Amino acid sequence: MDKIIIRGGRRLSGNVRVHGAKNAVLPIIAASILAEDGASTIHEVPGLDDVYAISEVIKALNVEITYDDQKEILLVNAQGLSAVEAPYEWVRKMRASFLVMGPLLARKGQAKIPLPGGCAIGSRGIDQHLKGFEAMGAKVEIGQGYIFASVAGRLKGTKIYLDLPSVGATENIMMAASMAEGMTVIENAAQEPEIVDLANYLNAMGARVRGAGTDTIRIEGVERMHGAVHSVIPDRIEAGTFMVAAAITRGDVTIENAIIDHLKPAVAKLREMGVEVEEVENGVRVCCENPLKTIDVKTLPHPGFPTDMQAQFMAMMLSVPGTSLITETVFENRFMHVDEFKRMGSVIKIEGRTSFVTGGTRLTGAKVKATDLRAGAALILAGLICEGETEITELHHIDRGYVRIVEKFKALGADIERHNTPVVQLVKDESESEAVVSSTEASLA
Ligand SMILES: CC(=O)N[C@H]1[C@@H](OP(=O)(O)OP(=O)(O)OC[C@H]2O[C@@H](n3ccc(=O)[nH]c3=O)[C@H](O)[C@@H]2O)O[C@H](CO)[C@@H](O)[C@@H]1O
Ligand SMILES: C=C(OP(=O)(O)O)C(=O)O
Repeated sequence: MDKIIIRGGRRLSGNVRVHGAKNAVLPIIAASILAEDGASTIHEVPGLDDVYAISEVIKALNVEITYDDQKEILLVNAQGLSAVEAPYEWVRKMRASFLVMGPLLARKGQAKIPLPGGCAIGSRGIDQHLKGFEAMGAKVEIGQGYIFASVAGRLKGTKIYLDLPSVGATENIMMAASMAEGMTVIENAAQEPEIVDLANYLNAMGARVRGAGTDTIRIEGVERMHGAVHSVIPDRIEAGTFMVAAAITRGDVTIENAIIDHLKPAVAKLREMGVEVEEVENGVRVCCENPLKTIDVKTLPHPGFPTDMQAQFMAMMLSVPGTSLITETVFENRFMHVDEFKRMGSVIKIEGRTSFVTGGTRLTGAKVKATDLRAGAALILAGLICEGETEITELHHIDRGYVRIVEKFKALGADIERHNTPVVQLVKDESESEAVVSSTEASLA
């Protein structure tokens, strides 16, 4: 079993550089299949498990894709796009694979995608995506675990009001509309920086998208799109995670490549606690020397406080004496880290969608598991201030969204290491009994 071991008590200092954003690169890779002419060159592509997963989905559509993990450059040539079915084994691993539906419908007039289903943090509906495609003239059928969408001729531009500003629905509809006939207007659109990054990429590919970053996006459809060169924006959630790491250890860390404008809600809340945050030439510096104050946080769609920073801020609250509150409004089940924090001795009470976090209590290292991606990051943060040793398992969640996280924390002075166990291989002998071939444990970091 892979695990991260942390011995708490070190103050972090130094510089760390954040990678390209997971939530920007996934729709950008999906959008690449819109290009009938030329190839795309995408820079600042993080070597994440999610990037590998969506690349496998694209490959199954007969798109050429190559990744240079040293240079972090991805080349996508979608001229040969021929298949329209996304493979179950990859969509099952990563919900964002559903983002190929919009581009497939626009370019091939049909798409067959396994239902992405719910996941640990909530039910995660796709009704707004489907509502958008139907409004544009697509016929959508659901059966045998698949969604099949098709349109005779081109999709038609129209006005679509989203019931909620869904990030994925805004992206999927934007991509579909880029090659639809006429003008599409998305109202109550999501406004996240990743939406703006996708719009910039689509425009570089020949699309005409205006208004991304506001709640109304206008897309005038074009007949053909081509490959483009693009650099993915820095990951604001990874940046926010390291900002909390600096604050929770009362350290002094410069997060290079972070864009402070993308981090406004997290910066505001850290400052409200008494943490010093300043914009520096190449990023953001966070230092913390004074006693901190409790805060209340409510997650909301951008520009509100991001749900993807909620667990990390709960870890932060554990370090501040008094009671802080977190209300989670975006996902209905995103407090699974609370039970893990409790193993460390924390005092947290959940009432409906609100957690009451009593900070300043003694925290001790424990065996805990990452229940989702950001919960995993939050456990590392809490481990940094626990007495003794914390052991975190279920690391596949963390690997979806953080590149070399252990090495980055180590470089800042954390006492942290990762132990990887080679996959235990089960083979069947002639009598059909299963035998364990390998289970040796190796230490990597
Ligand atoms: C790959 C990616 O970019 N993931 C991010 C994206 O996820 P994702 O795009 O899945 O998030 P959405 O904004 O779509 O979902 C937000 C809420 O809306 C609901 N909903 C959404 C669509 C729909 O058709 N119907 C519906 O009811 C969801 O169940 C959820 O409760 O935005 C989330 C909210 O900031 C982030 O936590 C994720 O990290
Ligand atoms: C919830 C997240 O991602 P995804 O939508 O890919 O599950 C996340 O990045 O925290």
